[in-house]
Amino acid sequence: MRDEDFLRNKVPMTKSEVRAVSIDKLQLLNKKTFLDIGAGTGSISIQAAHDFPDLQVTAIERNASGLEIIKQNMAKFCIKNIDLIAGNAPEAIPDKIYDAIFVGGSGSNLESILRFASEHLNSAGSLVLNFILLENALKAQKILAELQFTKSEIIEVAVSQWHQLGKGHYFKPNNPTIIMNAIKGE
Ligand SMILES: C[S@@+](CC[C@H](N)C(=O)[O-])C[C@H]1O[C@@H](n2cnc3c(N)ncnc32)[C@H](O)[C@@H]1O
Repeated sequence: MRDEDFLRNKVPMTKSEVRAVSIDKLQLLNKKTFLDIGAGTGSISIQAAHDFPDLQVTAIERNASGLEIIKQNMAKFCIKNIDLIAGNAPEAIPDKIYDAIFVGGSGSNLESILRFASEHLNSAGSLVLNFILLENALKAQKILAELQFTKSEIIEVAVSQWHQLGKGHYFKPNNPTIIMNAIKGE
């Protein structure tokens, strides 16, 4: 799905290249349930729901303008398999087991969200997180080790866009994104 097709209205959005890698690491094939925490514009939820039509997606967002944009994007892309929850994570997240969990935003609740994920992720499920700040990634890595996530992979995705400058061209860099991927078990 193309970034320019999503309505945004200044709500922060996960860009297509980061979305592609994050969704790949969620390993959604044959999964039944997926939770997207801090859904923003809904781009991760909508792409996952679109690419895996049998997947039931739960998207949670606390920001009113984000919620409005997610509703508009769901209507624009004719997406029906998303339950949109308005509220603060983790308190407002429906209490059930999820096959995959994505954390795109956590505010000051990173630790409680990771504890929720640890208790509500299927034992064979994938947890994927995006960070801009190194400090938040380091904090998450420490908490995930305490919560007995046995394997975690951390990568940085740095994408640069082709831009014209005068008569020439250059690659204008986007902010790099840290993608963390953690599982329990083997
Ligand atoms: C970087 S944006 C996520 C972008 C999103 N993945 C997308 O593709 O549009 C982070 C979002 O997390 C939301 N957020 C942060 N902490 C939250 C929390 N504790 N509960 C619910 N939403 C939260 C913010 O309001 C913001 O919209």
